[in-house]
Amino acid sequence: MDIIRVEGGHRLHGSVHVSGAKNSALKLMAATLLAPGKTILENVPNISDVHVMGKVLKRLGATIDVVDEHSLAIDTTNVHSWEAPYELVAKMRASTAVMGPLLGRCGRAKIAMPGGCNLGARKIDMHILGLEALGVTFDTDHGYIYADATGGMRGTTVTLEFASVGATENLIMASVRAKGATVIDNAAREPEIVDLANMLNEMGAKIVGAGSPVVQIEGVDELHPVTHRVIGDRIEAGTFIVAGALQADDDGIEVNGFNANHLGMVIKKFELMGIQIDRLGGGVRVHRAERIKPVDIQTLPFPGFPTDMQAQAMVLSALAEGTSVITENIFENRFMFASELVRMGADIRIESHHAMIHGVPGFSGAQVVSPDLRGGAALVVAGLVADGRTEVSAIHHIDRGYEHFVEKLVHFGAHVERVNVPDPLDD
Ligand SMILES: CC(=O)N[C@H]1[C@@H](OP(=O)(O)OP(=O)(O)OC[C@H]2O[C@@H](n3ccc(=O)[nH]c3=O)[C@H](O)[C@@H]2O)O[C@H](CO)[C@@H](O)[C@@H]1O
Ligand SMILES: C=C(OP(=O)(O)O)C(=O)O
Repeated sequence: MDIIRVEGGHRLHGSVHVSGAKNSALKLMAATLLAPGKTILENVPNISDVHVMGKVLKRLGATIDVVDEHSLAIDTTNVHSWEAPYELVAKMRASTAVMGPLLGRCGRAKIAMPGGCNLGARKIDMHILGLEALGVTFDTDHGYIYADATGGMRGTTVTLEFASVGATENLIMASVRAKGATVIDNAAREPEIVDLANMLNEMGAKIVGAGSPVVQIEGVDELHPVTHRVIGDRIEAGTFIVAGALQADDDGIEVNGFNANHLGMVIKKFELMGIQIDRLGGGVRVHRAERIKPVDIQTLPFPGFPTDMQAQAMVLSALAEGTSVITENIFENRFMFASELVRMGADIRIESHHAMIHGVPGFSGAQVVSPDLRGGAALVVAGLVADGRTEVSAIHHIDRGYEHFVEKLVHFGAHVERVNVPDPLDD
């Protein structure tokens, strides 16, 4: 099995360019189904989730040519299936993003029910309620959801109970092909939703208000393929910012290739913790000259503090001079990483969806298990500043969302390697 081995204590310097955003690229790939023909996506991250979405599209009849490491030519001319099978949905929940586009393109979708995951139950009831309001009928059988829009979709007002990213995206992608006007009220406002709406508008859709709580969509008869560049990954950037805050040398490190406005609340909270973050065109410079200050953080939909940065922020706060409180409001099960950080010497008490973090002077390297994508990356980052060696296993989680993570850290001067070791459970 592969693990990531980190020798802590080496200062970081230099700069790194983040990849395209996972959470944007996956939805843009799904959206190509709406525009028969060849869409070129640029700045696509080379990560395992993108490979899974590629497999989903191929099952549906698309062909994908890898133009270069970060550009895909996706030809959806011959889409002949509307089924996202269990083995792919089980690998990656974001496969459910093909539901809206399939309804728009084929009038039908058969999607394996995603089930729970390490972060919690992760229901899709809001996707279904919203699509039902557009006229889609649903049936479930043998673990599959059957969605039928062959009678046509009609625009209407959908009020989401919670600003769900996935529900907003599926509703936008279905309603671009509905008859008349759809209004999504209490829509999610994440930058990745704006990227999706921008590409759909380039394809000929009529969407206004993406990035605000009210998105209005006027249905159109057809969409055409385009060339589109995926936005930079704000969460990958945030992860490197934490690495810099912990271990950059006196000159600091630069993190480029993303829009710092997409990390507004993260930058604000980190500045309150005593981290110096200077905005540059297309990135930031990070360094720290004082001991980390404690902070209160609660995760919220954008523009609030992203849940996808919660674990990384906990690493910082675990070394603060005082007690921090982090409240997780988005996923019920996203503190699993904390018990691994405790194995490295952190002092964390979890009470329901609150974490009380009493700062300690340092971490000690340990063998830890990556519980999920961001938790795994955060453990590697903690290892950078730990005393001695940290070994992080179950790194397939990290591979889902970080391209060349080890190489980028090595480029910063970190002593990190990916090594293949025998599985201790094998004889
Ligand atoms: C691939 C992708 O883009 N993933 C992101 C997306 O996930 P995702 O789109 O799954 O996140 P949502 O915003 O939909 O989910 C937020 C919360 O709402 C709940 N919920 C959601 C839909 C629904 O129909 N019913 C329901 O109860 C979920 O269980 C969760 O507790 O947004 C999350 C919140 O910013 C990020 O952490 C994920 O990285
Ligand atoms: C939770 C995440 O992704 P997903 O929704 O794909 O599980 C994430 O990117 O941190």
